[in-house]
Amino acid sequence: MASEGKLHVVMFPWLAFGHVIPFLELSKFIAQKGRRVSFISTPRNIQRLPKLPPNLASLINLVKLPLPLVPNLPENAEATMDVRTEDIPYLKKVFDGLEAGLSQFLQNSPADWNLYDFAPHWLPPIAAKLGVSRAFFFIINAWFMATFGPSASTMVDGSDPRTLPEHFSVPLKCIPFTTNLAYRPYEIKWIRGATKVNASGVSDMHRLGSVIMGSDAIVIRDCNELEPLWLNLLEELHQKLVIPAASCPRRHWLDCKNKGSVVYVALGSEVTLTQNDVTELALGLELSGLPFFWALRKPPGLAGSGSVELPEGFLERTKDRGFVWTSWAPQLRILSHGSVGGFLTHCGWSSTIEGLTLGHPLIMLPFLVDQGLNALVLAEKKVGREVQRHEGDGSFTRNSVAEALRLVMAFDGEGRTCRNKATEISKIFTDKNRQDRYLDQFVEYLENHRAFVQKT
Ligand SMILES: C[C@@H]1O[C@H](OP(=O)(O)OP(=O)(O)OC[C@H]2O[C@@H](n3ccc(=O)[nH]c3=O)[C@H](O)[C@@H]2O)[C@H](O)[C@H](O)[C@H]1O
Repeated sequence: MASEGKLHVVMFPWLAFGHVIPFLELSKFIAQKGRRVSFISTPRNIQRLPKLPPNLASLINLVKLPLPLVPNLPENAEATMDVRTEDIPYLKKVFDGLEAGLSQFLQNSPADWNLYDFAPHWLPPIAAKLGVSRAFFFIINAWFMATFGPSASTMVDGSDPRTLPEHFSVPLKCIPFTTNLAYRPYEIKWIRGATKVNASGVSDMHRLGSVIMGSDAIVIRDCNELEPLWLNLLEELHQKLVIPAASCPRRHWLDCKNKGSVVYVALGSEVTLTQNDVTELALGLELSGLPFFWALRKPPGLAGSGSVELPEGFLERTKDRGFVWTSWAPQLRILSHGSVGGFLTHCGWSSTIEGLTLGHPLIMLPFLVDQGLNALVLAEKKVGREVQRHEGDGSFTRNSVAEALRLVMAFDGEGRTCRNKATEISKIFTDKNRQDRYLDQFVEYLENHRAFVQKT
């Protein structure tokens, strides 16, 4: 039911920090515009959020919703920062246990809008029944969302005509413009997993289709200046308004390094590296001869999973030029540091936006879901180079890592090109007037829709 007074928006991200942070950034913008926000996540996630600016704290209500306790999911593994990739489907099942708590909150706290992520397929009808307007906030980009299928209804009922792996290695038939954007053979498992019913009892495709169908609008971290065709395509595919809201993020060991000389290495909050991945990436960094700051997140995993180890003697041999950080890293502060001159990234969309916002050329090493497509699009834009992988099994070597690093971090040749292109694209994300215009239009839409709903 609509709130009295200031517009009230309830924000409900999926548990991964790659999702939590964009929702928080958007929440801060909404609050900066004088509207009220209730930001809902688990106690551990709320506890880990960056401190809110004092002037916004009174407008953003941080709501802790405990996950139901389950036998083999330790209490501290509330967010996907602490669990292994293979446990995430199980975590989604646990996440669904939040339905009652969220429903209760919405009943007790009249809201005008509920913005949610791909996971809560059960939420749209609950919010609709309470007269709350709904928007699906897709924290990635339009080209990836278009991959999921020709329409939300085919995602929900599983009637997507693409049943074979090879169907995903060619562009979707419903794309009306020329593109070669598709999955490479070794990447197909990343998206096909989304089409299958998993431990949570539903497929990610079903979740995504349900939240799209149940929404009044789609909000997306993309903009017309980056890729106009895909944004327009989404509106046609899903017959919904698509509102751009990139919500770009408004800084030690690094101080003693030369300007632009350090490569920051970080692979987001969901990638779980194998021992071979860690070995080849470490020896590639060593072989490159470059200074590096490596945010190597080592999740404890569930039920005593094996942990990965750095190569023998690696830390000793690289101690003068490399730093390995093994807990949650202040990524934005590191990327903002003057000594950082490049970003080896998994192409997670939040990291990508952060790296490009700061004009960093990218060394790209995708692992999951949309990240391979993001690497293809970004390589085409010449903002970086992808680490070469074996076409068959997708494996990479220390030599391919070192080669990509040297080329992109070079101050001339390809490195200069990438840096210049990254600087160009940073202007899209740092153009405050342009991005605020999108966000103002977004908030205006929320208001106008409320007025419309109240009149009908
Ligand atoms: C389904 C997948 O979710 C992924 O989330 P993930 O967390 O891996 O990556 P990011 O989107 O970069 O998000 C990671 C976010 O966490 C922050 N961070 C991360 C590590 C750290 O040590 N410190 C930090 O501050 C970082 O700054 C960024 O904002 C991606 O969306 C991907 O597009 C999608 O395929």
